[in-house]
Amino acid sequence: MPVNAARRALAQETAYAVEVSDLRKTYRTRKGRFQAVGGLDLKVPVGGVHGFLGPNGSGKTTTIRMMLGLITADSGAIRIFDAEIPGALPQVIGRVGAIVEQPKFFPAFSGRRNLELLATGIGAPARRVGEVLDEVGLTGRDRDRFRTYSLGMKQRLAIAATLLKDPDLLIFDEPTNGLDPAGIHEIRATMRGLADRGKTVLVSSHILNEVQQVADTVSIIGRGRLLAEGEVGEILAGARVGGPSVRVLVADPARAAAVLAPAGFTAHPLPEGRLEVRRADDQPGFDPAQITWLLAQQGLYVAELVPVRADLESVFLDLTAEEHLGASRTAPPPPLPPAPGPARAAREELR
Ligand SMILES: Nc1ncnc2c1ncn2[C@@H]1O[C@H](COP(=O)(O)OP(=O)(O)OP(=O)(O)O)[C@@H](O)[C@H]1O
Repeated sequence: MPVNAARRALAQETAYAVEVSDLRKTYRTRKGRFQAVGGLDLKVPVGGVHGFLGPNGSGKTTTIRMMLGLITADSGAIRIFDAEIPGALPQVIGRVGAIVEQPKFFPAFSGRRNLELLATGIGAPARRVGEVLDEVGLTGRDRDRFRTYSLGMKQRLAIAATLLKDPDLLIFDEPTNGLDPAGIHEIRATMRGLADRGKTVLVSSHILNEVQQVADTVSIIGRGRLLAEGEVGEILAGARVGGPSVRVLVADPARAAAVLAPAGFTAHPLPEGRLEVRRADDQPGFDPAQITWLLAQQGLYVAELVPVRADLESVFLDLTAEEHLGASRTAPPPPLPPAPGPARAAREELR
């Protein structure tokens, strides 16, 4: 069997493109030791888009760097298409394309010219340049200078570069960072297209909107450990729904929680001083007006009250609330309440 056919057959037999178990990494800094990844387990199925979610600093980039052999793990195991990393990385690296940092392109050269140079450098066939430009939807703008591209187009060119060697697994670390909603949409569509053509896309993100709409499966991590994993639908179905709830913003969340408790409400802390408020298990009825009334009676005025839908954002906030609370002690004052409608994408970027 030709090598490529054998590799593809192996991919079909392998249930997971990436398997990580009990992975650990501690950085040594001047201030001491810092555990960035603390016993992480991760399974990325072959085919489809897998969202690798976690707040800033939860260890996503560190994990990806270990997967790519850029840094070494302290302990644990990583397998990519059944090959042990880093030992067997040379056997599979040809099947992996990754964007971990913004690749450098020549600003004065066209997108096509940049890719031609790269293809020559890595020994990819010249015909791949046209194919990958097509795959990321840049045909038509490929002869324009790189510096005239929008950020979304620049990022799509970066994705095109990873596709030159026709990898089976694409690893994108926060690919929509810094992009506007239109750019985010372009990257999302590009990732979906790749998965629909049989690739496995592993995308790290702290932007829920990006992932909920495009991912087939997700892993949610916090402080370098797995908190939840599964199909997006499964995760939502298993969410701690517990009846209707609202997200409330008040100046003193701790006092608000104390005011609401005797009236039969439970208040769960969220980032940036918000509370998720619902009826306690044994209490009937749910009237958000009662919440505003109870709080106002005590001089606590509600700046924001938003009904909570069971979406990935709420699961994520719930699972990672502790980390955000820790972070929020030194964080700047909360931003203005989110605007409705199209601005939703922006507010889903968790700070
Ligand atoms: N080289 C390093 N030396 C010391 N600490 C580091 C190093 N790289 C990362 N860290 C720390 O390890 C933790 C995890 O960082 P990492 O970049 O893996 O997280 P992340 O989930 O990718 O976050 P982000 O979304 O902000 O990139 C952070 O607290 C970070 O400051």
